Amino acid sequence: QFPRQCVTPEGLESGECCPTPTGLTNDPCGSSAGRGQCVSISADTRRHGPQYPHDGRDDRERWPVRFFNRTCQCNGNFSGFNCGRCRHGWTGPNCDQQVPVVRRNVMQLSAEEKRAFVNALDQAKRTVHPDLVIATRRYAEIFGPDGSTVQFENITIYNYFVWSHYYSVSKTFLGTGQASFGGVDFSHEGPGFVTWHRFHLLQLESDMQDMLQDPSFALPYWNFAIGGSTCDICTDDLMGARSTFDINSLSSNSIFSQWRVICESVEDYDTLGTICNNTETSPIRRNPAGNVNRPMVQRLPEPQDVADCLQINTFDTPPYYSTSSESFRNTIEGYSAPQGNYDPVVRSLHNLAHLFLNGTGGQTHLSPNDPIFVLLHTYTDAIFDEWLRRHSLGSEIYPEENAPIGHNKGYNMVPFWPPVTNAEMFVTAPENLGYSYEVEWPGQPFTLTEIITMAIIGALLLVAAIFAVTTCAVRARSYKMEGHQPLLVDQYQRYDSDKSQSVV
Ligand SMILES: O=C(O)c1cc2cc(O)c(O)cc2[nH]1
Ligand SMILES: [Cu+2]
Repeated sequence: QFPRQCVTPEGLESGECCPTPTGLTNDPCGSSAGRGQCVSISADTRRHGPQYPHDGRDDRERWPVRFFNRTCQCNGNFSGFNCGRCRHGWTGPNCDQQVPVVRRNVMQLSAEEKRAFVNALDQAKRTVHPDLVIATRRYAEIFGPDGSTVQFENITIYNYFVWSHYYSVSKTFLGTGQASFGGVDFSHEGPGFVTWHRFHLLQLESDMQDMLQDPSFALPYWNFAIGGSTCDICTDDLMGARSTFDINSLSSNSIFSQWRVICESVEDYDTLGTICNNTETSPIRRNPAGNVNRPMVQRLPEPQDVADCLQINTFDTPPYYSTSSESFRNTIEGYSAPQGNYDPVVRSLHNLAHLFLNGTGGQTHLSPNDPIFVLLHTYTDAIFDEWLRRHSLGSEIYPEENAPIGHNKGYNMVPFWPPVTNAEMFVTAPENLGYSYEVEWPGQPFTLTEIITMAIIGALLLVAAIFAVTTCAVRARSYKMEGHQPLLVDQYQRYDSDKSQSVV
């Protein structure tokens, strides 16, 4: 959530987080080098929806100004908390060289690419985040019992990905002895669902690019809309097969059977007013299609569900919530039927894929602990990007107010740093965000390559047919001109003579 350099008692008291890029001295945001400047943060002041009635009680309100009110704003292709890195899709000392970041179908990676991806995730699970640290207490207790030991700690790159999701969905603490308030969610059940998860993935991808020193590293995706009850990516070369000893566990041949989850003690956090930290506890649990009490979630979404949701014309509809009808966002999120009509018992698309996993990946406070989360969400993001592309709409259609708290267009998404609004992620990825998807969409029966191949073969067959017809015509004409008997008569004569021979 915040850069290590900023979370000193003095830093927090000043409200300013404008560090100097490495290699420069005393140059906040690298401003003398033209990289960026320290500016004040504007937080969304528009009304939010009625779901959250506790204004003033939660550190995530008007994010991130409870903690900091000044940040770096970077110029051109410079980016990052100190303007010391390049925007996604750019590299070089001046960030002026473009690099392709292409997210591909994980099932279509080569054996070597699969191994590299799995190993990269495992490295991210073990590598401490180079820049960011997490708060382990609410702001009221952030300076510690003695008033000068700030309550932040290191976290690994992958665990930060898990923690940021947990922090965005956690309940509002209202005081010891009081029940925490669960009617908030800064990343689900609202228009921000697609923009929040888009930035969440972008941050993991950037962090992994830096870790691997490979600016073209791209997260793959899982096409979960394949119907049936088989998890095709649950194999030991990808996300881990099922254990032969325990239906809820991963095979010991998978590296992911060694992973331990964070943020499991959610009841403790909610009753004590504490926050999840980097402490790892139990293994990942997963039992695809195994929820016998809920037959609805024993099957994956169908390809047609994706085709249907892409046809919905409206991005989101009042009340911009999990009850919205005819809303593309509520449909891809999975609270509506794939055709857009709201039905409280339905779980479709993204939600259905989560619930199908039946374990760690199906509980919002824990779900990113299962690495399938990454692949499930890249596909969800690909559908969002395809929707934006097909409907050619800009961020003017994103609701500016009355969305649930955290989901208005100008709200800085919780708990990201540097601040980034929902609007900034509501743009087509290839043109604006430095990455793209390679996907074949259902309902589009042939790919461009297939269409071209078929056209070439068709043209060749036509040429061959014309050639054959002309040759025959020319031959027939030359036979006639040379005074031969017609061929048909010849054949009959031969037939008659054969018959007479066989009879004899
Ligand atoms: O019950 C649901 O629809 C449901 C569960 C779940 C878990 C998760 O991590 C999500 O991101 C969404 C979600 N929806
Ligand atoms: Cu999800």
